[in-house]
Amino acid sequence: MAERTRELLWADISQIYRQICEHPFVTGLTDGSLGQDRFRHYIVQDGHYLRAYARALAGCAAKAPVESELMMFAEHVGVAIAAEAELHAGLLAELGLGAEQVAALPVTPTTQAYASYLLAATASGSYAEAVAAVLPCYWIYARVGEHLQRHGSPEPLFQRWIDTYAGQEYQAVVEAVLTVTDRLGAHASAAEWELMRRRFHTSARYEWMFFDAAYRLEDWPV
Ligand SMILES: Cc1ncc(CO)c(N)n1
Repeated sequence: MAERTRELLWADISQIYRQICEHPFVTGLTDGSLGQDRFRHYIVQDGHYLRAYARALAGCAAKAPVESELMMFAEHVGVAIAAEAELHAGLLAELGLGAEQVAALPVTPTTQAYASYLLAATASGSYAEAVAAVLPCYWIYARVGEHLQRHGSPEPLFQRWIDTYAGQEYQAVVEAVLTVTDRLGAHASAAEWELMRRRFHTSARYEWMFFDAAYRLEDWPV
């Protein structure tokens, strides 16, 4: 049963994953057609997102029933804050934005919605629900990273972004979370399993919307 959990969850979002791979933001990373303004929008919003994501992971850590998983999620909080912030600082400097300019750019609607959703799901749900809510962030990026690595990018900045998620280190992090997910799925009641699926599917939708928002240079309409 254990292996089935990840397969069943992925089956629910395989269409969304395909739509992410076909999105002009994502195809633009490898065919070089993605404008720097769109990538800049994405990186700035992702900085905001990652700060909320780290807090959501801290929620998973707090709910973990065993110390190994408490440690794992706590480490990922550090990874999300430190490693990603470093990547972002580097990328943003190259995109011509300083820390102050970045801080002045507000959270846009999709980022706000996705971040709020993750924080609510991880604060109010069970451990299994919380893990299911954060799983698409890990897993979709690992799959998208692998997918894009096969194509490669003519733009060094985009290639650096791809390398982060396609890299062995990130792939191993995702595998560890999938192992936890398989165990949680195998022990979940029918009701909890339905909640896991719903959380997972909703976050996957937000992942597509996040790329789409950057592509549209989304802003508040009023
Ligand atoms: C929106 C989003 N989802 C997932 C990841 C992967 O950590 C990220 N950096 N940003």
